[in-house]
Amino acid sequence: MKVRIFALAKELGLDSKELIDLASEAGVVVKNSALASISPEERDVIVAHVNKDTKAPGQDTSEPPAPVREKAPDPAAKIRQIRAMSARPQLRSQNSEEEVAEQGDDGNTTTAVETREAQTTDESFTDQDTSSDSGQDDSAQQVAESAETNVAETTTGTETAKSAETTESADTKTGDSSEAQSESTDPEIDSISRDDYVATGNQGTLREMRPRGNMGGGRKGGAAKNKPKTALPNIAAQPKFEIPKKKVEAKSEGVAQKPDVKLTPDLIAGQSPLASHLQKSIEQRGRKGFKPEEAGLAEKARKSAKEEQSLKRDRRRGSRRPSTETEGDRRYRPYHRRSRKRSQKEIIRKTEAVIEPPITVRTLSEAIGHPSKDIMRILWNEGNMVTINDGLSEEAALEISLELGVELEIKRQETAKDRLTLSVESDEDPANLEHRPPIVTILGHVDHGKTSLLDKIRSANVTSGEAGGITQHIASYQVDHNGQKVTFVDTPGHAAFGEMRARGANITDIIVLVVAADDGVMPQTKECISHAKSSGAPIIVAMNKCDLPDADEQKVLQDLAANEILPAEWGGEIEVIRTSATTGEGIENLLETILVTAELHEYKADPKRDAVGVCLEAFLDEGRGVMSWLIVQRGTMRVGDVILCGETYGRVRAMYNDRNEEIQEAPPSTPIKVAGLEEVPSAGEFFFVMPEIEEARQIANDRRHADRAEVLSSRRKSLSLDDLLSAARTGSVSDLPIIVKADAPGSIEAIRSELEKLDHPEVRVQIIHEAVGGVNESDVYLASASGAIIVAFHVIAEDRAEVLAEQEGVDIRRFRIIYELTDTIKRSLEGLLEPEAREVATGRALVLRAFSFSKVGKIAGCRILNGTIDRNNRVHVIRDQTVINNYSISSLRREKDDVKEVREGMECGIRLDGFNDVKEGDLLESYRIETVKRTLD
Ligand SMILES: Nc1nc2c(ncn2[C@@H]2O[C@H](COP(=O)(O)OP(=O)(O)OP(=O)(O)O)[C@@H](O)[C@H]2O)c(=O)[nH]1
Repeated sequence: MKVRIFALAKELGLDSKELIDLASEAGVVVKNSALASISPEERDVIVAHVNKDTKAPGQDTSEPPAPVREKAPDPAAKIRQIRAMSARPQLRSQNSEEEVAEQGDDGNTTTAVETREAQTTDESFTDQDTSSDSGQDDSAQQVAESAETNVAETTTGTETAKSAETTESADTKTGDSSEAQSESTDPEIDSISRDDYVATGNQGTLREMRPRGNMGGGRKGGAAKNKPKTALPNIAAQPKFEIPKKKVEAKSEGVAQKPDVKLTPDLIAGQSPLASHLQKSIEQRGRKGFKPEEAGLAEKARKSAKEEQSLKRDRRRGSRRPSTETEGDRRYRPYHRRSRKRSQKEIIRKTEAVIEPPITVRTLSEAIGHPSKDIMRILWNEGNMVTINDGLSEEAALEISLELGVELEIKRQETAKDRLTLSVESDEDPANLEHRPPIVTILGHVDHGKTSLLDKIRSANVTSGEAGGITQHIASYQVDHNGQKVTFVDTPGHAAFGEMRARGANITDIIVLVVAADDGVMPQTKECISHAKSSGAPIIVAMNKCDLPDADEQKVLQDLAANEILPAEWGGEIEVIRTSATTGEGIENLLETILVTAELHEYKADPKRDAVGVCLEAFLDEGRGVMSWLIVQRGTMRVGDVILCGETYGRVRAMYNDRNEEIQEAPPSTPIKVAGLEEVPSAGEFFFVMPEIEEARQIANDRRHADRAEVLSSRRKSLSLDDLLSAARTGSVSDLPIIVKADAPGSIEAIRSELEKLDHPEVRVQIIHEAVGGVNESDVYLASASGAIIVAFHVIAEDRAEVLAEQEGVDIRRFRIIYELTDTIKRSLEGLLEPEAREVATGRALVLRAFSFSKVGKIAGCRILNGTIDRNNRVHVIRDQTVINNYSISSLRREKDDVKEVREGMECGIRLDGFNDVKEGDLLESYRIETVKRTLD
């Protein structure tokens, strides 16, 4: 059986790249990929080479090779490390024999060694701290680190034994080192030189300290590697918005103005006119229940009331100085000016304000303390007519505030996504993490064979049941391959389902990009590559339809490379597996590659926490109510759990797996169908299990209200003057109002995006209502009132709705394939376009003579130069190559007979209706008007 490089590297405790290098040294040609596979013979050659490499020079090569699973210790390296350890004071040499003895039986003396060495190291530090300079401190630290590394490596009994041996030999070799250590306490020895720490082994060089093989247990690297990957939803970062800074213009100080507000004596005294009321109120409240924090206020109010009374008394007495004035105050002359200044301060407007969305003219006015008419005036000057309740965008609110000199801060409420992220990140106990099946999303261009491949993998037949042979829904299945589960997500390849593809890419661990070998990289393949890259998930390419005679593998590889997907066989990192969904070729290899990739990335989740996941699709089922297709990403979902999903919530009433079998619980990575949500959730919404149904209801309602307010504020878009003017100039634009009813939110999403593409300046689609579910009476009433047609995608109309539609003359169109729907709507829109009138030239006649008759006016005697002139044609009169005007023919005669038409070369008499000035030499060009139907293209 073939062996993967990744697996062999793991077995030998090496890095895959390192192993590939060693393989090429051993003369085995291997692809530059951890997923590359080799034959058992090649494996033996590589293993022999690796073992040879790890043996110390001089060691007997005839010895049987060490068992492959064990890390082959490098004796030279051991000696070096022990040598380094021995650089510590003599305590090391005293203990070494005891250590060897201790290491004997239990085979795991690491702790003992570690403890002793740690002690030794500490002592070494202490000694050197007291007796050596700072250079020696560094050396001691090196020794300590080296000792730690060495101890970390001696983990098994075998290794410990070896370590003991090595320690012995190290002791013999470092006999002088021990002496040196014992001498290190001797004041005659100045310092320990760096050379003392350099291994004296055969190689005589320092080992490069880089991670080798599986260093998962290491201190720093290991921790980082073992850190669980948070499979957070890939949410685009919010665009940064900086509050524009208002340019502060240097204003020249104007001439001081006399305030036109009459200042009351209270204000002049710097007191609130309500001070006495305030005092009374506080006293009253104090009687009811005194609050200590109000004591200060009451005291203040009492004081100001006293001051007020004394001021009044002073004024009555005619005193210019109040009795409360102290000696110090008296020296402070401009008493009145000071009070006025203080009172002016009190009427200064806000310079900073905070507001929460949604923002309307009214809420902004209240927040920034400016009348709403000021805000409306600013908007009016920019050509926007708004009312006080109209919504404002955040940018507009910031600009207006800036213009009014207020720095506005928009305080957003914690969004659902924030809450979700928090929930996803919390409760994840690393101790509970367990391996979970990988979630694999199949992406690719339409008809490249995604569903067929999945059918083959599942041994099912979904393709034949698909309307029009195309996938129109995202779907998820779980398969078992050699006892290992894999969850697949199938996505549609049609251009209309871009959002579904993006959704599939965002929830995935691994992406399988299907490219048909006869077609190569197509537009949706490119789009899928972008989704795959932005999701950051590993990509495996399935080059499908390899059984076809016109399959061109090299072209596919070139196309992929041109789109930055460099195949492993071309030195890149992406595995390209040749498959055929028809013959089954490569399916086994594809599954194996998926499993190895999953093993490499170690996908884990905590099954003990509350479930979190994503809604792939949702439907309204006649019998079971709302059915939601969910995929559990973390935790375990159970029947009876309360879930919140976007703007809806509910208790899980029943749960089914991908084979429609009822199940009670769903561990991580399980695709499930859930009954119990109150309303159809939007596709792509995240769900999470909540402790209380009340809480879930509250959050769902909050979200619904927030969304509604947002929609209202965006819909209440102010009408600009330009809009009004252009509407007046061009006349009204013809709208085609439609109501969309569909089976799933994803279908509505796709229909909307397709209809938005039918863009024309004169006609447009106006979706007046859209919802999941069958057509009901209320839809028909709405359609009747608004003149809309109803589009029913994958749904039918209720009986009563059908009867009503007939009575009301409402058109209900049913569709099963999205491109049929868009074609029909496109034709309807084209029907709204005014047909185009075109002139088609029919013939030309030269005026040879002009005859005047008193009763009938002028008649042109002509010869037909080319074509035919018909009695019903109109005629352009051309004189000196200038078109004078066009007229209808009032009579066409040959000789004395009225004729219907005159052909080329004939002579005739033509009288024009309304033109009596025809002259010899004029050209008469006849034409007919044809109306041409216009198209949207
Ligand atoms: N010869 C050959 N035909 C294939 C192979 N795979 C798929 N087909 C055919 O290609 C057509 C499209 O296959 P689907 O599986 O529906 O393609 P898809 O990519 O799932 O299409 P959408 O989901 O609509 O994007 C079907 O007629 C299949 O029978 C293959 O490996 N070889």
